[in-house]
Amino acid sequence: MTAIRCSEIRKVYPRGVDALGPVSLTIDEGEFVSLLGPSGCGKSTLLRIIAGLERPSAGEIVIGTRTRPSSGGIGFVFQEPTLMPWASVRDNVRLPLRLTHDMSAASLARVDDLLARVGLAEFAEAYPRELSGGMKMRVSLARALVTDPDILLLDEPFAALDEITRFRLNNDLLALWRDLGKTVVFVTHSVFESVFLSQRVVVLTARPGQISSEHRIDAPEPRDESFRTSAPYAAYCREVSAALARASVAPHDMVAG
Ligand SMILES: Nc1ncnc2c1ncn2[C@@H]1O[C@H](COP(=O)(O)OP(=O)(O)OP(=O)(O)O)[C@@H](O)[C@H]1O
Repeated sequence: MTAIRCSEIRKVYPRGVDALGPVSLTIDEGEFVSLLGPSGCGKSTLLRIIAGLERPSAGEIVIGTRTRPSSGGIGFVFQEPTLMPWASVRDNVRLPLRLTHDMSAASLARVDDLLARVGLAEFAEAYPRELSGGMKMRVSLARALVTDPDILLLDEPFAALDEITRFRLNNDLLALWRDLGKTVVFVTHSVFESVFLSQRVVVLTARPGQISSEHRIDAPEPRDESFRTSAPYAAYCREVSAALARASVAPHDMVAG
């Protein structure tokens, strides 16, 4: 089943910035897809359009299918964890439920289940100032999942973290994806991260971003540290890295003739 279908999506911002497209992309239910591309190519714009936070200037986006539109909702994780400093970890995760007036027992139970899944069960009563950057991002992940969305969108969530913390969060995100069966779209600048996490890496050209190439990462699941140090992983990273280099060449960088 299709989870997300983007058809000929374009975005031109009001002051004339031609940011994206045209992009046509179909993502299956339960798939983990990364969007990779040079800075400013429109990755975040595409993610915000999928989330419904931004309207495309042209083209069409369907969440679910035309005959069976998805009503399962979308969770969004931003680069900054953006937690409420005055609220406990549990209350931060509970916020989307408060906003939707969903105080059902099942939803409230999900708060603690998710805190356990992201390794923060013992920090439920802590405040954001007591948490490391990685822990704050874990809270942000739990909050994005608390409404039990079908689709999880992440916009460079781990970019500000040190490498070891980032590796741990990569592993934990993969475990969440495997256990919860969400469709995930992940924006990153990192070839290594995209290859480690994804079933498919979509490489975008420089702005306005268009799809330059797609790479299926056919590594066995579950992926762990042994995959990260394996020869196939290195080979995929070389392949995607070369594709990103090709995609990043702006037209004026090309030598004529
Ligand atoms: N609200 C906005 N108004 C005007 N221009 C915008 C707006 N948001 C983004 N842009 C421009 O659109 C282009 C694409 O931005 P976007 O943030 O989508 O790219 P990106 O690939 O996610 O960038 P990065 O990798 O650096 O985060 C950029 O040139 C940016 O300056």
